[in-house]
Amino acid sequence: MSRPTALSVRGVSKRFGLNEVLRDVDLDLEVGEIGCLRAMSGAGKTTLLRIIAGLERPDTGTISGARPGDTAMLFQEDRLCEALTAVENVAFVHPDRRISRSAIRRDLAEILPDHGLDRPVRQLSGGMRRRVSLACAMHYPGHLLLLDEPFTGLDPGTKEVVARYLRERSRGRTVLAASHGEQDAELLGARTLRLSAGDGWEPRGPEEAEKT
Ligand SMILES: Nc1ncnc2c1ncn2[C@@H]1O[C@H](COP(=O)(O)OP(=O)(O)OP(=O)(O)O)[C@@H](O)[C@H]1O
Repeated sequence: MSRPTALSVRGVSKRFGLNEVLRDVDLDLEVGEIGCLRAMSGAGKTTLLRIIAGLERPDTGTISGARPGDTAMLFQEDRLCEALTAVENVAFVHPDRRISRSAIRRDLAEILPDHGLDRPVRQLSGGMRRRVSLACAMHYPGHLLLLDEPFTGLDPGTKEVVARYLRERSRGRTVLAASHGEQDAELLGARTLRLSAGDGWEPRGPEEAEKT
């Protein structure tokens, strides 16, 4: 028996001036499912995520299942408090104000080296900052997680570690991730959702995505 639908996108279109970015996009994710949006650069992945998050208005179409206050988002650019450490950044967004710093350290230590935990994040490398941003998104409350390019700046080995962290931390939540990488859907255990020009998003299995 299939699980209930968590997110439903129907007939979403969006243009910026003459640039038609999304045309009649349909997409469904079940509760607890991970979907991976695959498309060329500029095809509208970020625009679609922003529309789902309520940050951009579609020209046509409807979204159900993305409620304000119940949706966490990893933005394409890192949005961190630069003077705070990695641990402090996560504590800042964590819903449990009493969470101990040591609990956050243990969590972050799964994806960051020790020397990255207690320095202001402005001193960290791009890939380390990305991991801090991802941890913040994973700890932000919300049944729906929207992740725009979660693996930016990560080497293949680190990507695997981060994908495992992401799968474990998102358990039970519904995730929609936009990604460029060939293997990313597989790493995430995700269903591939692929844009074919003009037709909207087509759900496809990971094995089909391999061939593209
Ligand atoms: N606010 C905006 N005003 C005008 N054009 C925009 C705006 N936001 C996005 N676009 C255009 O919409 C198109 C899709 O952009 P979008 O960032 O959604 O693509 P993407 O698939 O996420 O790309 P990438 O993989 O490179 O991040 C691009 O041509 C972009 O220039």
